[in-house]
Amino acid sequence: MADTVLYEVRDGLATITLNRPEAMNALNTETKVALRDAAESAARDESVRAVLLTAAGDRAFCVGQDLKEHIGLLAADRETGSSVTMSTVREHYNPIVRALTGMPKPVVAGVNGVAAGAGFGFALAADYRVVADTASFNTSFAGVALTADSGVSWTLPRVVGPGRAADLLLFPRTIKAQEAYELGIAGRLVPAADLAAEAEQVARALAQGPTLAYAALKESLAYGASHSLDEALEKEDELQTRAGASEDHAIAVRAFVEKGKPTYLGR
Ligand SMILES: CC(C)(COP(=O)(O)OP(=O)(O)OC[C@H]1O[C@@H](n2cnc3c(N)ncnc32)[C@H](O)[C@@H]1OP(=O)(O)O)[C@@H](O)C(=O)NCCC(=O)NCCSC(=O)/C=C1/CC=CC=CO1
Repeated sequence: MADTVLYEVRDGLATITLNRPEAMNALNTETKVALRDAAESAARDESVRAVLLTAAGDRAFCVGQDLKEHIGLLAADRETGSSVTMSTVREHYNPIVRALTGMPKPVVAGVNGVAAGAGFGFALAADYRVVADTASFNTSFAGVALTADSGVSWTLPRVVGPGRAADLLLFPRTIKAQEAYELGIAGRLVPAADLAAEAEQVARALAQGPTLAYAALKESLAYGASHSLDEALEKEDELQTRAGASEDHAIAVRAFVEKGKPTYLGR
């Protein structure tokens, strides 16, 4: 795996670190391929019970597409009549977002700095965001005459509501961490110096939690977002039956009754 993305699995937690701090962790082709591979590995690996997506450096989480690379690819498009924009959405952005949102385990984003464009999209694709108080967010897409990608048309309205999503997309501006917290983008706001430790602590706690229950929660939230109440109730029934049959549920109930602390097995 290229070192523009670091990948480590330890004690059930996969940590994916965007590692181009000198380029604000912008997404050139090498980084997108490595991030896609890392996210898909974490999704496939049954020993992984939670994922932390974060980035190196204190300035940027990820500023989205590397526009300095993109300008050359656009010029080549004009020569060949092809579309790098279409191909990178299909080959990179969509698979990355599908892996993050679809994996049956929680994904935490540790947002250490500015998250813009697809970088904001990846943070929103996580299930929970721990955000440094110095971080910020910018949809950026309309600023470079593009529409939303990396799932932002789906995730952003669900997090902040459709009216605010339209505002942030039509009039891209950099919103600071405190506003992001008030909008519900940041689940937890922490001093910048503590970001790495706090994000890891949150992700590790989830990695030691009832994985099947988390997977069912994730599935039911996604399902409920686009189905009727009646359909959602049917889905809850199916998923609760599955969670109720898990070893972890029995462990949790026993621990409650015995006033102990559950040690979950993730099954
Ligand atoms: C709001 C910003 C993210 C941060 O602002 P600020 O902290 O003031 O930092 P700057 O001084 O603007 O930038 C510092 C240096 O980083 C370079 N840089 C910033 N963003 C990018 C980028 N996306 N690609 C390449 N380089 C970038 C910047 O040029 C500075 O470098 P120098 O020191 O050499 O001058 C602000 O930086 C900003 O608005 N950035 C642009 C964000 C953006 O538009 N991102 C792309 C959105 S589109 C996308 O993500 C997805 C796709 C998908 C498919 C196809 C095609 C495109 O996009």
